[in-house]
Amino acid sequence: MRPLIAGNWKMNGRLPAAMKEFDRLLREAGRAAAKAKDAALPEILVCPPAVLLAPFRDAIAAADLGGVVALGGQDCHAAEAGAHTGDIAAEMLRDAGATHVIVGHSERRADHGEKNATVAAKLAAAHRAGLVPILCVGETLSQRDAGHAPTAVARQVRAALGAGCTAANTVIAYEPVWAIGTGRTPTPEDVAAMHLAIRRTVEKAVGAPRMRILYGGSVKPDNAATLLAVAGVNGALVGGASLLAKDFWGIAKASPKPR
Ligand SMILES: O=C[C@H](O)COP(=O)(O)O
Repeated sequence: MRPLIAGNWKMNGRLPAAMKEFDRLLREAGRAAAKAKDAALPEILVCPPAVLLAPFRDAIAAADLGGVVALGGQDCHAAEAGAHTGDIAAEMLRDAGATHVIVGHSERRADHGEKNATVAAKLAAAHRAGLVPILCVGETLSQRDAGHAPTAVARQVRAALGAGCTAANTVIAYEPVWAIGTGRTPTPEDVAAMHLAIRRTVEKAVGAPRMRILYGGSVKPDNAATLLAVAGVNGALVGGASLLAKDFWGIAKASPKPR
């Protein structure tokens, strides 16, 4: 399976600096693609703030990279249109060049009170629009300390996945909340155990044991090789380190060859 290395820029990136950094990433990707066969590279996805999707799409087209770098949204509304001030429909993300969208990120759950039912509706909206949702799940520190991490995460997975979710149209990102932006990461053994628990839950829920499961939370160039080599880890969802092309590409280069 080809690893997926996804960058979540969160609320970062102002013009023109964002354009410059994205162009740097395209140059790195272009150089690598020229050397390697496509299948030897990980899939690269950048999820910038929604207002940057269209300019980034145009930059990709101008670079003529043939799909080496794809774009995703960071969130979508469950409805296709309507009176939802400030929200963005999955279809609009698609119009702007996205192929993926993150749903259920812990920052959305915490800052916007998103519950599992809302996340499930957003995931379904992504499919309706033809986007691949990246469903984020992860336990809090108190859940981990209480030994409830696997059950907490399994509940989030079960609540969001539904009929029609397949390994081809859905991705999961396991992001322990306490590891996001903190510089702390779980041990490789803990990551392997959580990914296995998630995979079993996915298999029971929708019968898709080969669904990609990414790891997210303080992934950096210097720990990427270790985290990405863990059994059951099919890529990474990267926050802070995705903002600099040099670091993000360093992570992409650390991903194991497709197996
Ligand atoms: O979506 C990305 C995650 O929240 C990870 O963020 P981080 O790499 O800054 O810890």
